Amino acid sequence: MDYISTRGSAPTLDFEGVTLAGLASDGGLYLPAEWPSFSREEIAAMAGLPYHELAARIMTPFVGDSLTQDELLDLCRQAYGRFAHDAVTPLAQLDERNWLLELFHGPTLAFKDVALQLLGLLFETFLTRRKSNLTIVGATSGDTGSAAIDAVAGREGVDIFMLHPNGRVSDVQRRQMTTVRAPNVYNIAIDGSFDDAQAMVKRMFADESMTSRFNIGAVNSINWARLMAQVVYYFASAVQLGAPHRQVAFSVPTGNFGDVFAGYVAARMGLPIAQLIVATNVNDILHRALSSGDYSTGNVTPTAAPSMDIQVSSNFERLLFDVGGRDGLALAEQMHAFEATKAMQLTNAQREGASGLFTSARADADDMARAIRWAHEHAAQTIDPHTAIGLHAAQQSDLDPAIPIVTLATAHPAKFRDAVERATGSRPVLPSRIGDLFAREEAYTELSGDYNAVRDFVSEHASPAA
Ligand SMILES: Cc1ncc(COP(=O)(O)O)c(C=O)c1O
Ligand SMILES: N[C@@H](CCOP(=O)(O)O)C(=O)O
Repeated sequence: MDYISTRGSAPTLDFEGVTLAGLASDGGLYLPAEWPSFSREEIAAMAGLPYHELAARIMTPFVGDSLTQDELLDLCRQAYGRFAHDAVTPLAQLDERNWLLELFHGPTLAFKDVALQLLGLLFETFLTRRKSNLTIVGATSGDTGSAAIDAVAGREGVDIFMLHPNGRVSDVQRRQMTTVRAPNVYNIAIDGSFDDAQAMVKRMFADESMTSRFNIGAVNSINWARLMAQVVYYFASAVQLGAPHRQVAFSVPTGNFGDVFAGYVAARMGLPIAQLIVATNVNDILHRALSSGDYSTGNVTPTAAPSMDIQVSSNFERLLFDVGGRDGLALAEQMHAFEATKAMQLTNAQREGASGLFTSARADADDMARAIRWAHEHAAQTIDPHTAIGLHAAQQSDLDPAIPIVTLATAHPAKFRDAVERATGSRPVLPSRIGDLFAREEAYTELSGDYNAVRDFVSEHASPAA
């Protein structure tokens, strides 16, 4: 499988190449040159497969020659062996039409584990093969950071520098990152928002003074391998609910547009998805873009769903590329203008291309609290604030009621205990696999929001390219 950049001028790479490259050298994001697809018969035959076998089957066309079938299956078995539920991503029914897809049974209690447990193993496999090393630079609003650190802590050949916005993640999220003691893990709290952290990461990929000395890599969803692994649970849940003989809709709490883009990929691969509902909090740039074409940023408002306090949504670029006719050079121009002005209007082709599958909704603090209470009182389920935003959007849907709606439950409620307690009166308990999180000592470096400070810190501590 060949991968091309959304901005049209980076070299074409294979799967191993895109996994290690992260961001494309022209500033774009990599995508498969064409979408593989499964027939109805092939999708029907996925029913009942163990998760790791399903994962390997779905990922095979994307991986191409970079891994043998046996290698891929073995990595999937290892990655999903650490989940606390046999089904890995089980479904729970809320009412006649609403379902939750529980994506929080991994080691760090959020959906990020599904992809990052695999990505850690992919890095190790490819770096060993190349006798090379990687300096991972990542940005997190709380969940990617802990999942990525868990996946690479102590691994040979990898250093990880994880930037989080100081004071804007939950206490559980912060501790899951800052209490991991491994010589290759560096936590950095920066003054600013997740968007500021993400911008610094992208800038480092374009900074020759860094790329000439270090092999910079990505664990954020700018890395194609992240999204590829997330496609699997769309198939797993839809097949359980009757696909390919029945259509299914998904409501996806959205920030960086990675998770919902994985749903779009599943649809492109032949999964009968009736609708993808993009659910945002009050940082609603994606809701505005999809409903009116206005993709312009404002200030980031801190909310009780902090992982979605994002305005510049990296993977939206992948959608604009695919639905807008895959014209990389035109998109590069549009994105450069956006980077300069922080505002852009979607083209007619982009709006029309998105409108067939996507719809969107926005939830404010009251909507979110109401959805947490509803799930607690009417379905005996405790859900986290991000999931609640997805559920709120699902409950607003005007789709045919015969079509089931699956809300992606993206985090365990105990990660956001204060918000859940405020809404329900009961405090969720951390699962025992989290261990003595609050007894462990924290360590992190505080830096200003200045790129040069972060660059200097990374170049002082990272291992030179091997
Ligand atoms: C718990 C949780 N829900 C939802 C999201 C949004 O996912 P995405 O960024 O892939 O849109 C995130 C992080 O981004 C998250 O951590
Ligand atoms: N919510 C995320 C933000 C980063 O998103 P990513 O999916 O691109 O890694 C987080 O928790 O860090």
